[in-house]
Amino acid sequence: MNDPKTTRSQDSKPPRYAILVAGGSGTRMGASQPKQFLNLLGEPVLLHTLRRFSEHALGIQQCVLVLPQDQFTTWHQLCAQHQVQIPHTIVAGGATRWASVRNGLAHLTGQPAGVVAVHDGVRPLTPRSVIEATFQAAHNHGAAVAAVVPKDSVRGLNQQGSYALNRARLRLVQTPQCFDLELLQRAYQLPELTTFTDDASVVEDLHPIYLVEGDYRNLKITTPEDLLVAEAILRAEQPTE
Ligand SMILES: Nc1ccn([C@@H]2O[C@H](COP(=O)(O)OP(=O)(O)OP(=O)(O)O)[C@@H](O)[C@H]2O)c(=O)n1
Ligand SMILES: C[C@](O)(CO)[C@H](O)COP(=O)(O)O
Repeated sequence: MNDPKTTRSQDSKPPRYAILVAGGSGTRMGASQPKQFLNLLGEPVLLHTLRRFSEHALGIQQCVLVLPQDQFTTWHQLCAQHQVQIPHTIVAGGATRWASVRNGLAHLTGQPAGVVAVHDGVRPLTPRSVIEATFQAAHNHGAAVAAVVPKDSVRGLNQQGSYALNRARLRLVQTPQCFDLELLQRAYQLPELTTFTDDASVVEDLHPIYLVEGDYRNLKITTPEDLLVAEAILRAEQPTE
């Protein structure tokens, strides 16, 4: 029989929180404004992302949006222009993604125990099923991240040149990355390391990371061609008349 102390009920849904990090400057995109504000089929990238997380069925109680301090006005203007009614709180980002997540997390201090999703503001196409599955897995296992199997062959680099890696043993990590709130708060009290690339790398010394099936459409807008692909995916999702 399951030990009730270590196995959580699959039925009960704890409070859910989301931190959407959009505090970066988008260097690799090379645009005149940060990529989270670029137009994607008529709306800013970040608004698409916010909409996905505001879907009623997900039941997210509080959504924290992390933005560069000098872009608050831009976001307010975009919200007015697009008549955004979705409740959210804006928090200033930091010099690195880690610092931006930490700032977002500070805003959740004192909230009731629950599960928090950290998601890149520049992943505007995440299917609801992936968000839901990652929240559920974090509820059951404490820490869960979305990931996909690499489609290309992968090689590692060494002093002699390069060598083949077994891609069956590799995963490409996406967001959302969901955690027990108290666990993520504890992890973000530790010092920042240069090896951190995501939240799973911040948490993994404290707790094992459970992998959830991600989605190839869940792309991160990083370089200009990503916008073209995102536009094509969004068009395909729209109902035909
Ligand atoms: N100081 C930072 C850096 C990144 N991010 C966010 O983390 C996500 C993933 O980062 P990335 O794609 O690298 O965004 P940028 O840092 O903006 O891009 P680049 O590395 O090309 O400058 C993005 O939503 C970005 O806005 C953040 O909140 N704060
Ligand atoms: C968090 C992330 O999107 C997972 O794939 C990724 O690590 C962000 O990396 P970046 O260097 O900030 O693009």
